[in-house]
Amino acid sequence: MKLSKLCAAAGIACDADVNVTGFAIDNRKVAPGTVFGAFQGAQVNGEDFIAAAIESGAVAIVARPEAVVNGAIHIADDTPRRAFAALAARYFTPVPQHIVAVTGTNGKTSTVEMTRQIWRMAGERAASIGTLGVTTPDGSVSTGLTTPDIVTFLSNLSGLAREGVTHVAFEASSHGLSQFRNEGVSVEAAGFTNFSRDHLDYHADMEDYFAAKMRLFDEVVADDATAVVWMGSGDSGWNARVVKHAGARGLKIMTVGEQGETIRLTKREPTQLGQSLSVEHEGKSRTINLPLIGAYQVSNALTAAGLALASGLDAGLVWDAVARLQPVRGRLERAVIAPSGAPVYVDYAHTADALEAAIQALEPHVSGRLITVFGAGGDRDHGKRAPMGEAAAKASHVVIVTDDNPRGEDPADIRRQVLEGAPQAREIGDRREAILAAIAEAGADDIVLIAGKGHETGQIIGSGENMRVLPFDDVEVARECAAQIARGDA
Ligand SMILES: CC(=O)N[C@H]1[C@@H](OP(=O)(O)OP(=O)(O)OC[C@H]2O[C@@H](n3ccc(=O)[nH]c3=O)[C@H](O)[C@@H]2O)O[C@H](CO)[C@@H](O)[C@@H]1O[C@H](C)C(=O)N[C@@H](C)C(=O)N[C@H](CCC(=O)O)C(=O)O
Ligand SMILES: Nc1ncnc2c1ncn2[C@@H]1O[C@H](COP(=O)(O)OP(=O)(O)OP(=O)(O)O)[C@@H](O)[C@H]1O
Ligand SMILES: N[C@H](CCC[C@H](N)C(=O)O)C(=O)O
Ligand SMILES: [Mg+2]
Repeated sequence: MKLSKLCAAAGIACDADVNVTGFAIDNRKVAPGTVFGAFQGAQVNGEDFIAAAIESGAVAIVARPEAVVNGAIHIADDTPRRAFAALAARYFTPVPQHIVAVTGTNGKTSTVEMTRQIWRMAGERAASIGTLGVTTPDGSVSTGLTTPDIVTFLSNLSGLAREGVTHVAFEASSHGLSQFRNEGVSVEAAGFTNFSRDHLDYHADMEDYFAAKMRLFDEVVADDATAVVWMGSGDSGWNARVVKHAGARGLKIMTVGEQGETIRLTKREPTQLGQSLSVEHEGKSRTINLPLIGAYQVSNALTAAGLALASGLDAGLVWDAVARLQPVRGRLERAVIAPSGAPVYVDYAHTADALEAAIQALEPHVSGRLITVFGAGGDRDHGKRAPMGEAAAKASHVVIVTDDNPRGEDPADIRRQVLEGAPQAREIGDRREAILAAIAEAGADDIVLIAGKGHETGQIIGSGENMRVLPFDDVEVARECAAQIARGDA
């Protein structure tokens, strides 16, 4: 494809013309005919690899005006990530007709996965892109990140369209939004789940973190898109601010929740298998039996319903599908029943807010004690560690602080910071031993919650060249520990 055509379509000036065979943001992936995006990153400056990219055959370089480019076309832009995305989006076409996005601190993966399930049950060929990878009607492939890089994202979308996928829901992380990793496609609806502390290692403060998320509504979605905003009973003012952003952009607004105007949740009662919901939508009142436990899963399921409705799906099909939603991997997943009879749940809670939500979900089902095992990730926001300890200690009877992906940090340091918020907690660094101790201790009326890793299948130790990923799956380990206790081997 001709560069001049891509530039014209993207409204970008190019002063020469060549044939383009692909796009790359890593010089090691450049082949002859590639357009290379040279960006300043958190670790290194991509501009340092421009010469190497040209050596490998790059025909054009998208970079800041001050970058040095000799031997290829310099497409100069003050925000090169944005310009690169605009060009690449013209190359990777066509993409699926219906694309929706979800942002928020917690609940993105659950919501995109539930949106995918609703579309699928309504007979559409649907996929999701996020922390669980790319999930299609035929299976799932990991991308390693919640929001893949722009080239992977766009090429995945066009690949999905080639496979006949018409509906895609993707997770827009704040890192992804601030690095322009999801741009250039027409997003017809965007969901917002909630907002609380996370990632303050990357964002300067909560306002900066929120501003990154607001790019989704301010810039990324289509002009006639719908904003689907969760409005719960106890929400902080952030969700109302999202409605303001959407209003200022002139988007259609769909509010969902106890305080929602479009989809109003009027009752939620736990049942044996899940929860019975009373929901008002378009003047009709419906009772829906959601086969999942926990208030947080209701928020995500109803936000997903809103996104499916915004994509044009018939309301009857949407509500029927909500009543058939399947659990999302690693989100309040019941891993095993301990020999004592205590159920053991695995959940991906890795913020204070999420721990609170996961514990609240289990509370109505505990007649004895709630035993919580968790840790905090290394080389990530330090300031969330003590609040996570506090959240766990506040509502659990027994807390065991353990390791969760220490990465480049000393795991004992991380545990110490978590323990500042939970001084009464027990400390067992080895995650398997911690899980074994929790399950061994649980009596028939107790529940064990293993939080932080959810669907993850490895423990990340070390960083840079010393990084290793040791196989570790909370669900599997919980089952093995239960078996070990049953054998009398613990
Ligand atoms: C902090 C962060 O977001 N980093 C991501 C980001 O890196 P960066 O743009 O800062 O890149 P960099 O490593 O400094 O390099 C700068 C540029 O030079 C290029 N380069 C680099 C080396 C080289 O030899 N040649 C070369 O061309 C790089 O491709 C890059 O374009 O872009 C890279 C390419 O896409 C990602 O691999 C990298 O993810 C790192 C590994 C990471 O751990 N990211 C996490 C924190 C993350 O993104 N998480 C979010 C949120 C999770 C959630 O809450 O759900 C996610 O969306 O997954
Ligand atoms: N709507 C919600 N409100 C509060 N907590 C939630 C909500 N949804 C999920 N959680 C908590 O957050 C955890 C992670 O959920 P999920 O994976 O859906 O979020 P995410 O936003 O994709 O996370 P990440 O930022 O890691 O990609 C869950 O296991 C649960 O503990
Ligand atoms: N067990 C994980 C959860 C990480 C969630 C991820 N989305 C992030 O914060 O980047 C950790 O802290 O390592
Ligand atoms: Mg996620």
